[in-house]
Amino acid sequence: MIEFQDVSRTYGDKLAVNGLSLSIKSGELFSMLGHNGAGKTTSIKMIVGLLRPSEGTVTVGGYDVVTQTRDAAQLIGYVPDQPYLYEKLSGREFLRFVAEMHGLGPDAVRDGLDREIERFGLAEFVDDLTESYSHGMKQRTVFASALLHNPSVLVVDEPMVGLDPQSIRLVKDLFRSETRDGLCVLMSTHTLTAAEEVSDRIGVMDHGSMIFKGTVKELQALHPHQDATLETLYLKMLSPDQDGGGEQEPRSVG
Ligand SMILES: Nc1ncnc2c1ncn2[C@@H]1O[C@H](COP(=O)(O)OP(=O)(O)OP(=O)(O)O)[C@@H](O)[C@H]1O
Repeated sequence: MIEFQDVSRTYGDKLAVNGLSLSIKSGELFSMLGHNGAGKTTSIKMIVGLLRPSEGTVTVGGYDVVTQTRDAAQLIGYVPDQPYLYEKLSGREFLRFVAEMHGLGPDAVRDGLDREIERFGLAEFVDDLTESYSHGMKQRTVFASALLHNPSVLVVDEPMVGLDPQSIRLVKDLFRSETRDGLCVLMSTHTLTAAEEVSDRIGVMDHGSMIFKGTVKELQALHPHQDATLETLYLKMLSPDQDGGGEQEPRSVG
């Protein structure tokens, strides 16, 4: 459903994403990992049409996100890392606005709002102005807005930040149930335990390049201690001297 074909993106002289090729299928959850500045958000913004690739193409459901933007956008739900809400609207007004922007008719708007308010437990505060929301309340409202139009693809930048444990569980359960029903999910995250728990595959970005893509098991198989956690393997791959071992580890597959 999501396809990067040899995609690069520069900011001036800075190469932020370097020759990324990646294909994520329907029903698959792919987690993009990497240190600060590795190129994750830049990659995500190219899927949702906020940035254009400098080279290569990105398609969603077969639609080129640059030349067939509207068709691609109809398939995508996007949760950015900084949840943005219109402060002088209530959560309900914001959700209705987003649903109408997607072209949903009155019945679909009502059904979508009811479904997502219930799913994300928004009822208690959805009629308050969003300026009064905590970060987690904003994040849950933005999640709800991203799913109103039943997207085929969900793109999520740092989904777990600022959420309480109950909301983290909710998001993980949502990922599991919706991917079972065919949703394609790409998330960027620093929460390695959650990534290990829910991902079908992971990709590790380093200075704009994807230096590993595959399953956690495939990553473990590259390592002498095959029961190592994703966190241990990740730190060894990106900071090999951090644990004092200094041994050379395999750095890439796929
Ligand atoms: N608007 C911009 N102008 C110039 N350089 C940028 C811009 N946005 C990002 N960069 C640079 O591009 C590189 C990749 O940044 P990006 O935001 O994609 O990283 P990231 O992996 O999402 O990082 P983080 O984990 O901190 O969110 C970094 O070197 C960053 O400084």
